[in-house]
Amino acid sequence: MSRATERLKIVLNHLDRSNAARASFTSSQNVSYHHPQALRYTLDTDTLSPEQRIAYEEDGFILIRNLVSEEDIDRFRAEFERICKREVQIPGLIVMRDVAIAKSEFVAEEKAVSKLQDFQEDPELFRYCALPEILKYVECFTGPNIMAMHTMLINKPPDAGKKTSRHPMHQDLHYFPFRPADRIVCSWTAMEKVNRQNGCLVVLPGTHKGTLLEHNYPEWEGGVNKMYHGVRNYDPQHPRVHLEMEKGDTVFFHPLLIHGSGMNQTKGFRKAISCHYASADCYYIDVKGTTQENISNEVKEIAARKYGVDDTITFQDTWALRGRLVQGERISL
Ligand SMILES: CCCCCCCCCC(=O)SCCNC(=O)CCNC(=O)[C@H](O)C(C)(C)COP(=O)(O)OP(=O)(O)OC[C@H]1O[C@@H](n2cnc3c(N)ncnc32)[C@H](O)[C@@H]1OP(=O)(O)O
Ligand SMILES: Nc1ncnc2c1ncn2[C@@H]1O[C@H](COP(=O)(O)OP(=O)(O)OP(=O)(O)O)[C@@H](O)[C@H]1O
Ligand SMILES: O=C(O)CCC(=O)C(=O)O
Ligand SMILES: [Fe+2]
Ligand SMILES: [Mg+2]
Repeated sequence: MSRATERLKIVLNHLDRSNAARASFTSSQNVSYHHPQALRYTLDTDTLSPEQRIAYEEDGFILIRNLVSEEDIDRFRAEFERICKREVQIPGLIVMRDVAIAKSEFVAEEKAVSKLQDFQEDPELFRYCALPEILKYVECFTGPNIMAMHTMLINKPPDAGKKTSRHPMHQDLHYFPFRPADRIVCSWTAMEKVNRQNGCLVVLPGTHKGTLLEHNYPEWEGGVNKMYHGVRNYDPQHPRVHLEMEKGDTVFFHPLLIHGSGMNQTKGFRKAISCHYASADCYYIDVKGTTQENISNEVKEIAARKYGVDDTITFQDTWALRGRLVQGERISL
């Protein structure tokens, strides 16, 4: 066991005892538990076991098996199909096609969809973001006031032969003009078996302890999807973990964790549904002069087209417009 793990165990052990002691003599008061620096990424709720807290502190992600029911996932899938067939129109929804497919001519409409973004106005899909079994975990990272900031259903297509189905290694925080990072978390649920063949998530454990790195388009011969920025430099020797998951398995991960996904080498579309949550008392930051300026400009450009407004809309506005409260009170986001 590493020294850092040892230290976390000691602190957790102490915290369990001191919280139990305080709870026993101040049970009628509103007790606010202390959060020692050693446990900077997780909060003290009853959901995570000490081992699970240590794992997230050290790795920056935690995989919970069999969290979302088959029935719910089948409903999300049915709604996805209705959207692809244009049986429903959802305000604000972005339907994205893979760059290799968007630029070719002979693909049926439903087959071309690689990703839905911003489904917050679709009551059926948005149910995912408010599932109690998901929020119970989210609260361990965000605290009790929770905003669903970004929603996606990813339908990774069979690779068209140009490797454009890959998602380059990145940190999700690159896209977010709000902080603190430690009070943001992504939940990502497999809608079917995901493995190395169909392009599962790949993570670099522990990279959430680093800083936000510079991102831009990778120099891939076959092309890169719009806004799929990658970390410019990361240590290629860093251990990687392929997250193979079954339908309903859910991974929660920190927005600084470096991750991506491989090529889909199967004939099926690999489906996952995800939401980025943030504590409602996170605050917006100005990204001018930072490494996030490049993505900010791209997002503003697309937003100006999408909402039919001029460039007075800020990067922060685009997030305030999409964010929805899912638990507690809406505060500053
Ligand atoms: C705000 C992002 C927040 C993410 C936060 C969490 C971390 C997530 C990490 C990511 O997922 S990053 C990727 C996020 N990607 C996006 O948000 C992109 C969303 N997609 C879109 O906005 C539209 O799909 C897009 C502007 C790319 C295309 O719009 P349309 O569907 O109206 O496309 P249209 O058919 O009119 O084609 C317009 C042009 O876009 C091109 N195009 C279409 N799909 C493309 C694609 N996938 N990649 C690159 N270019 C694409 C298309 O070929 C054409 O090029 P030309 O003008 O040269 O003819
Ligand atoms: N040549 C490359 N250059 C940069 N990034 C890459 C390259 N190949 C894969 N990646 C990225 O690495 C991550 C996945 O790694 P992985 O090695 O699993 O993918 P893969 O090479 O497509 O599949 P596999 O190695 O399982 O056959 C993805 O984020 C992918 O985009
Ligand atoms: O391939 C995937 O499903 C992961 C995509 C991803 O990391 C993202 O959209 O931020
Ligand atoms: Fe991501
Ligand atoms: Mg590889």
